Amino acid sequence: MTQIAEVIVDVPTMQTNTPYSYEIPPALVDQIQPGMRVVVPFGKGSRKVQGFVWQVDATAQPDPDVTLKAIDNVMDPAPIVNAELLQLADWLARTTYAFTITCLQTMLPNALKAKYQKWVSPTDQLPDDRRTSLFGDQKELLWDDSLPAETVKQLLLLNRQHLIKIRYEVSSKSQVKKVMMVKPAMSAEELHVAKNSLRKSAVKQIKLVDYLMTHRHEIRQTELERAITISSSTLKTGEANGWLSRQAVEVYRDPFQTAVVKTKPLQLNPDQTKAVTAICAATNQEKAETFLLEGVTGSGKTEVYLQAIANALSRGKQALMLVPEISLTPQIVGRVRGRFGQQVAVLHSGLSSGERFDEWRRIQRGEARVVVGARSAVFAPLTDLGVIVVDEEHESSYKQDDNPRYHARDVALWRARYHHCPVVLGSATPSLESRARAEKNVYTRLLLPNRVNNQQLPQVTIVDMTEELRHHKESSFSSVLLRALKERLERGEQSLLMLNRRGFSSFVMCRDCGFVLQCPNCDISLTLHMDTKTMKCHYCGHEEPIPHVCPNCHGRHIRYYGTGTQKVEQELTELLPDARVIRMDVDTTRRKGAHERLLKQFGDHQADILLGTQMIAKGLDFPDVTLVGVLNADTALGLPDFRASERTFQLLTQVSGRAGRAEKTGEVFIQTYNPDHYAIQLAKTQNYERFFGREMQLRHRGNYPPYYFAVKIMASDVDERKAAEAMVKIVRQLKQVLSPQAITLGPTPGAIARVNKRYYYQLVIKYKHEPKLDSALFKILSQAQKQSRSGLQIAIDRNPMSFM
Ligand SMILES: Nc1ncnc2c1ncn2[C@@H]1O[C@H](COP(=O)(O)OP(=O)(O)OP(=O)(O)O)[C@@H](O)[C@H]1O
Ligand SMILES: [Zn+2]
Ligand SMILES: [Zn+2]
Repeated sequence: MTQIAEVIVDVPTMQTNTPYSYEIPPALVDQIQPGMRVVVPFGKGSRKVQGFVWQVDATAQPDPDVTLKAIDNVMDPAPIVNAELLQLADWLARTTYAFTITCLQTMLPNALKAKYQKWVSPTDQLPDDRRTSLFGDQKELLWDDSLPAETVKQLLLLNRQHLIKIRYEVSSKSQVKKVMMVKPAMSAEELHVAKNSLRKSAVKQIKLVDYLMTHRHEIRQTELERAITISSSTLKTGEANGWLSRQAVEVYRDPFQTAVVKTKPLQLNPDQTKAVTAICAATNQEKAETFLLEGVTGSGKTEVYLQAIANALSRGKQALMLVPEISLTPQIVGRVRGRFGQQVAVLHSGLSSGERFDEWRRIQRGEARVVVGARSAVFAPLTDLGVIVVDEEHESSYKQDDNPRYHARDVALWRARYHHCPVVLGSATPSLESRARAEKNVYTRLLLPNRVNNQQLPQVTIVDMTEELRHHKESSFSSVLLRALKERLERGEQSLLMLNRRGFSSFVMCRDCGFVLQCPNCDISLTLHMDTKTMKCHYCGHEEPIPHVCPNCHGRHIRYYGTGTQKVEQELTELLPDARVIRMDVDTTRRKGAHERLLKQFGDHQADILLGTQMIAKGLDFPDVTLVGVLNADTALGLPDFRASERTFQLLTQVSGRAGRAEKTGEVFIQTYNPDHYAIQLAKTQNYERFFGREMQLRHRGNYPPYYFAVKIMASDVDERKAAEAMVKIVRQLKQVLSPQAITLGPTPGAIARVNKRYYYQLVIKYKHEPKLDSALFKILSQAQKQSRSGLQIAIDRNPMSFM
């Protein structure tokens, strides 16, 4: 009887997307479990690759005609992917058109990703002079990126002539942080004897023995060295003499830089109580129910999450809370840690790879029972989930825009079904998809219609900037907004100013009349392409020159739209020289911890105005902010995408919600060139339900999601013609399997036609029910794989966030 392991190998191609069988060698029998990483020989020349054990068959009857290769080595003492996550990887691969190996690697912290080293050694046939010139007196040479091109060329040639050998070594980058601990190894009496035998001049050694006689507990080596100013060589002498023992002890890196204030559960208002009760009931009955928690800004959604989590913990279960790009919301993390303390682990991109790895291990070992994190935290290895929260569920950052192109919300729903626990999708402005599902009772809708303590929503004023420009010289600030800012300065209250940078410079607009160039065939605006100096439609391919005169008012103030935060800051210091301004954008927040620092400064009243990009729109809860100004509401509206209005409405509602959250009432000014646009008008009243109704009508008329499903196919190549041809071929192939009800848009050039010297072409298919589509797409992927050597790449995005 032989034991056989099915292994997913780290060779991302369609052909290797199913497990390969390997024999488990006698030494490893009964040791290998699914979810462990192994090193296996693969392909010609049996190079060594890493793989994940998918399944183990302990009583296999192998085919005597087939000789199986054997597993080389095991990389993990225990599985690093549990049974649930193996299943999840399989599901992800099938639904996102990704390789299973890519899905498995996506779930793990970077530190656990495989690293390969290539080692080269001479054969006996290699002439001596070549051996010396290449290898010197070394037996092996590491073949990595640092080798000069000339050497690589030589090595390739020698390899073809079989004059050198190549060995692959698989190693893992995982780095457990260890510190050296020191403790006395002799009794005080023994040390006393030892001291007497030392020479008087051995001052350092005497110091050390004295210390060890009086301090009998374990201490960090570095601390001890500092305390009595001795060096590590003295400690080594001490160890050699048997005075002390040293031991490397594993420690966790601490990703939290700031201390938190402990908080207690708040007394819930009736709406919150209703929501918490419903969620807790689902947790307690182990029911995979999905709740849509629709609550206006400042309605206390976070408190609902916290109490639902507390209930899960009290039942001995665990909780997962997703927040969009966590570095944007240090305040929320602080609130979760304030409630649950040490039990909380945080996973987000702002952590170093070592910190992430440590947080991940704390979760895997069951030491952290609450996980807060951004998108990829949805894969946290929690084993007994009682509730999953997706805060700001409409956020597009939950969708990964690289393989595997998964949506964290979908993964959360999958895991909830696996664990039989509820999911809470929370937002003041739910995605149309989620709200539509609540309409059909697929999700349970929970409402928080009022702000906490019935505080009023802020008063929103729409400022027509075309009107403003007629009376004043060009400025980023309307006179009403400037007046409001001055008032806040006089009263010692704070203001937020948001500059919308989405779609920066990607379209042109007339500064006189607000006209944005539209496609004659589609209900969508044209995109500026600087490489070809033309305006293009991404849906039908229409193209025309960049206008120099406005086609609408014949004015000459056509602009590439967009102003930078830096420029606005400068303007602000000229207009309001006394105002203290904090600027928050990609430039000022690049350094680690900069976000937290700037927000803390603002919270401590070290500034009057916080000026920033979209990153200030979400999650902030500052009681003294009574004014919010949006400098340019239109940039997102100009984008040629079916979600443009939805995004604009969401952003304006979110940012407006930052004003007047405590006792003082808030005021909001939205500057726009499209004052009559429904997304802006409805953001004024913060009427999500009316927006939902209106937008659903438009989506229905245009056959857009959520009425239709969509899939986007992208082809890219350094040769533009090849990318285009591949796309045409794909369209032909798909037309054979698609029903007449499916709608295809394209092929058209990608939104950015050339990225990294590659040309992009794309195709969008809108459909309702196409049973043959999936298998056709997998076939296309697998064909493309065979051509990938030529440079052609195909990517498939199911339910894309945009059609651009
Ligand atoms: N039941 C309550 N009693 C008193 N204060 C509360 C209660 N619930 C929440 N709060 C407070 O009200 C404020 C707003 O709540 P919270 O930030 O949770 O709202 P939110 O709905 O998550 O807001 P947003 O969507 O705007 O980020 C917070 O300062 C919170 O501490
Ligand atoms: Zn068009
Ligand atoms: Zn005009």
